[in-house]
Amino acid sequence: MDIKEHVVSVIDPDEYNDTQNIDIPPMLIDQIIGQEDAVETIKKAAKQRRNVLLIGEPGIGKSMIAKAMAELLPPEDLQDILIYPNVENPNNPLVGVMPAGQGKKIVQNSKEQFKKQESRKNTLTIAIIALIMVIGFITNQFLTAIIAVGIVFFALYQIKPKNQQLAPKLLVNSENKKVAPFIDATGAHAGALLGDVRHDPYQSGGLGTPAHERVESGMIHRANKGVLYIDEIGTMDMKTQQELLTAMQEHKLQITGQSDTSSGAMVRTDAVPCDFVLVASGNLEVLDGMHIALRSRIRGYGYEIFMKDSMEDTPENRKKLSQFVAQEVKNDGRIPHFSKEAVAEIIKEAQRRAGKKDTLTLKLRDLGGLVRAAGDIAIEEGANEVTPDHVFEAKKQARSLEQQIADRYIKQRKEYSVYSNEGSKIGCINGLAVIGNSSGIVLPIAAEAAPSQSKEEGKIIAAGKLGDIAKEAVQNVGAIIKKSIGTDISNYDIHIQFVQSYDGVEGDSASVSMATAIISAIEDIPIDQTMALTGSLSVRGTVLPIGGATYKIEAAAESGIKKVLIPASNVNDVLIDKKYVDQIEIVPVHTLTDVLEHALVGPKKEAFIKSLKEKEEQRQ
Ligand SMILES: Nc1ncnc2c1ncn2[C@@H]1O[C@H](COP(=O)(O)OP(=O)(O)OP(=O)(O)O)[C@@H](O)[C@H]1O
Repeated sequence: MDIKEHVVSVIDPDEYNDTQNIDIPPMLIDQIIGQEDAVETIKKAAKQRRNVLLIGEPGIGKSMIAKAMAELLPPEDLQDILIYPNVENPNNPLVGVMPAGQGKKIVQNSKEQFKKQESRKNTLTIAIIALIMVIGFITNQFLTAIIAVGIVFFALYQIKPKNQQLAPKLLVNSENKKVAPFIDATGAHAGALLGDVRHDPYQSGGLGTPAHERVESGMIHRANKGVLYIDEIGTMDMKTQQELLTAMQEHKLQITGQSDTSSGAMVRTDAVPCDFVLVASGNLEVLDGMHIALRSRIRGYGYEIFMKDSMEDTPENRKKLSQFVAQEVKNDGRIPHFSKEAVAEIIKEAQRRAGKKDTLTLKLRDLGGLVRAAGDIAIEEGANEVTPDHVFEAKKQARSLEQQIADRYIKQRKEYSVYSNEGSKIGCINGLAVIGNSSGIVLPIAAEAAPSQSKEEGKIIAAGKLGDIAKEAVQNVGAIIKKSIGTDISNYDIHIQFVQSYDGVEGDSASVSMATAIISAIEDIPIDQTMALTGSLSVRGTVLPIGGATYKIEAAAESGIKKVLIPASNVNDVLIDKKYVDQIEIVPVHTLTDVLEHALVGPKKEAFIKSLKEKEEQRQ
């Protein structure tokens, strides 16, 4: 197998169309890429009006699925909701529900009716005033007449505004809505979610706003007959979750003022309909903060869906990704279309970002970011089509925070020569690590072995910021060294350091590097510094796969390293940028012996490896 060919993705652009010629399905549900199981469940849930809990990584289409579900709900069920004044108990406004479109008419009619009453009253007022004036004129009692007119005018004026405000308030207007509502209530506080009654500073003397006019609908009411979407539901306070649960169970909830100190708290309406389907979402941790009964309600009367973050790399799925590019171009509306070659580049990037062999990433919001960045560069250049060069440039310019940190880190380390990429050194090795999800760094490891000071047993002293897993790896390495080279490291005090480590080093992907550094220190055999390596070590000395192989290799190449050792089982996961292919040699390794054979140099090496192999054979 020629590894050079293998580690670069080749995708034939002729299998794709430019985005101008890719059809985009009209329904949102058909625009969701790669989440077939979730889509099937959502269709079922929409038909039966079931609640749904979507769990998965950010940016894989959770809110998109919720929106798509709203499109599947029947819009003919939509209702208008009116709030009426309650003459007998003004603090308990009444509720009216009617088919969509009728609410507005009712409000208009009653306003007109009140207007007519008012104009009748005005005519009556003028007639009474005229009559009083005439009587005053006839009886020569002008002053009394003027006073009488004043009293009558004031009395009638007092009644007038009240009449006008007795018209019902249109709380939820569904007129002309073609799709069921989708309400995103992520991060909403109690008032916005459950409805509120405004405070009224003028509560007496007929100057105040009537209670029913001050009632404000909540998102749960506006989501009536549609979808209420809440991301990170676990961050919502328990009391609000409890109320939400009540609303879900009853399909209606009274509206009251949410602030205890406001006059709105005195008002409580009759129950207002809120027959919504709840789509809650988040990552797995969100379950910790979720009200137990709310979760149980969803489980009992709905579906829980664990969404995928990658899909199989098949021709069909690649086609779907090309459709995704077309969708993003259309949704953005400001960037030009992608050529088929540029579409192929985006698919390659989806392979790289998946980090596993034969898979494509489904973290499509981030991938959409690359589409937009490439589009913006094309616009800047005045190009009327996005080409692969724009995509390459976008990858360089639109780098994530972690990538920018890694870039700076690599630069600084080069400047200060924290690691070396030439010659050989005893006990020093270039390990590799990832920061964030998609950035590699060279992680120099140094080991020093000195005869044990204590009589009973030597110690492994780990300096630098070693994470728990890495510490455990250091312990395991001792067992392997004893077995493979026969040296009992308990005769030594071994100091090991992750030189200027960026942050806590987690994961045991440095255990092969640590073992090599320690062996080099004990045996006094130098390590090739033009080489870097990554891999996790089993207790039997086998090199096990690690994550982020692609990014680690690229970081090594960026750092001027010439050769990189990776676990053989990771070979298919590697998809490096073409520019690195001739810069670095990639060597797959199976065992610690393989590693040592490549890593160690100098006159003592031959004899050491020979004895290692002999020991291995004896064991078999
Ligand atoms: N499976 C998908 N199919 C098509 N487009 C997708 C998909 N996943 C994400 N996208 C694109 O990414 C955008 C953001 O996705 P969305 O907001 O639905 O993610 P999310 O999972 O809800 O993320 P978060 O949990 O951070 O809110 C979508 O508007 C869409 O353009």
